[in-house]
Amino acid sequence: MLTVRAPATSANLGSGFDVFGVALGTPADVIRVERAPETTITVTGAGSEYIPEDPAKNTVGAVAKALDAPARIRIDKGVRPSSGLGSSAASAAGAAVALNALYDRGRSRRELVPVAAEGEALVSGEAHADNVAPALLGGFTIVTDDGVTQVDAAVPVVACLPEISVSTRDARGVVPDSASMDDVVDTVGSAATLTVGMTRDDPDLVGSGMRDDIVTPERTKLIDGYESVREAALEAGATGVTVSGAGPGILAVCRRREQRAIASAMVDAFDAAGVESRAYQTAIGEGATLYRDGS
Ligand SMILES: Nc1ncnc2c1ncn2[C@@H]1O[C@H](COP(=O)(O)OP(=O)(O)OP(=O)(O)O)[C@@H](O)[C@H]1O
Ligand SMILES: N[C@@H](CCO)C(=O)O
Repeated sequence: MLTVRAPATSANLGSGFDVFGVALGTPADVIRVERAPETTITVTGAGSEYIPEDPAKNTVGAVAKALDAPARIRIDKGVRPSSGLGSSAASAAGAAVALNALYDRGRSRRELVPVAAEGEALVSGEAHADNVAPALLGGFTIVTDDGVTQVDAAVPVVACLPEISVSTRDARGVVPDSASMDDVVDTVGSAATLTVGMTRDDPDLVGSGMRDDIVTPERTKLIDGYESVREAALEAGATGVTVSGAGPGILAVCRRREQRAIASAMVDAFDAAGVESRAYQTAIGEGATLYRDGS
C-alpha cells in the first residue's frame, strides 16, 4: 500500500485567473492505494457525503484510467469539496503521485500535471491545471499553454472557508467574456508585482499584486459577506485579500505576526453576516508527499 498527503491549493490569487496557484500547508487529503483488478473508491472525511465513489464520477477514477492503473483507492478528505481550496484537485494530484509509484509508471511530477488535470475536466468541464500544478509541485505555480513555471515560496496566508458551497462550474458561468484594455493593463501590472513578491517571499508585494477588476468582482457577488470579510482582514493587517479559486473560500496574504488577528477578524465578519466559517492559518507550502509502506 502507498499513501500520499496531497495539499489544498488556492488558484488565481486575483490577478492570475486560470494561471496562478499556490500549495497550502493545510488542509490536505490523504490517499491510500493498493493494486486491484478494477478501480474501486471509498471516500471519508470532510464533505465526503457530496463526493461520488463511482470511478466514472470521481477525479481519482479519471486519473486511474489515464495512467491505466486500476487500484483500490481510499480517500480521506481534509479539503472540503466546492470550497475554493482545490478539493477535487488535491485528490487528483494525490492519486496521480500514488498510482504513478504503485505501477512504476516513471512519470515526473511535471508529466503528472496533465494526468491530474483529467480529473478536473471530469468535474468542471475543463482540464484547467492551476490547482493540480501546485498540488503536485508545491510553492507558487504559473500555468500557461507552454507549460508550468514553479518557484518555492513561503508566504503566510489565512484561508477562510464559509459554510456555503459554490461549484466551480457555476463560478465559471459568471466570468465575463471580455475586458477593457484599462483593466487588462492594471491586471498585468498586478500579476507582475505578485510574481516578483513570490520570488522574494514578500507578503507586501504579493498582497498588492492580487488586485483584479475583471473576474473577481463578479465572483464576490456569489459569496455572502465577502466585502465585510475583506475589509475586516485588511483592517487586521492583511496585505491582500481575494477569492480563493472559484470561491467561496477567501484568501488573505499576511505577515506571520498578524495572522491570528486576521483569522479571527474574518470568522467574526462572516459570523456578523450570518455565515459560519472556519479559518486556516497556514502558509504557501509543499506539494504532494509520498509515503511508502511503513514510512
Ligand atoms: N475526489 C474528489 N474530491 C472532491 N470533489 C470531488 C472528487 N471527485 C469528484 N468531486 C466533485 O467535484 C466537485 C468539487 O469540485 P470543485 O472544483 O467544484 O470544488 P473545489 O475543487 O473545492 O474548488 P476550486 O477548484 O475552486 O478550488 C464536487 O461536485 C464533487 O462531488
Ligand atoms: N481557475 C479556476 C480555479 C477553480 O478550480 C477558476 O477560477 O475557475
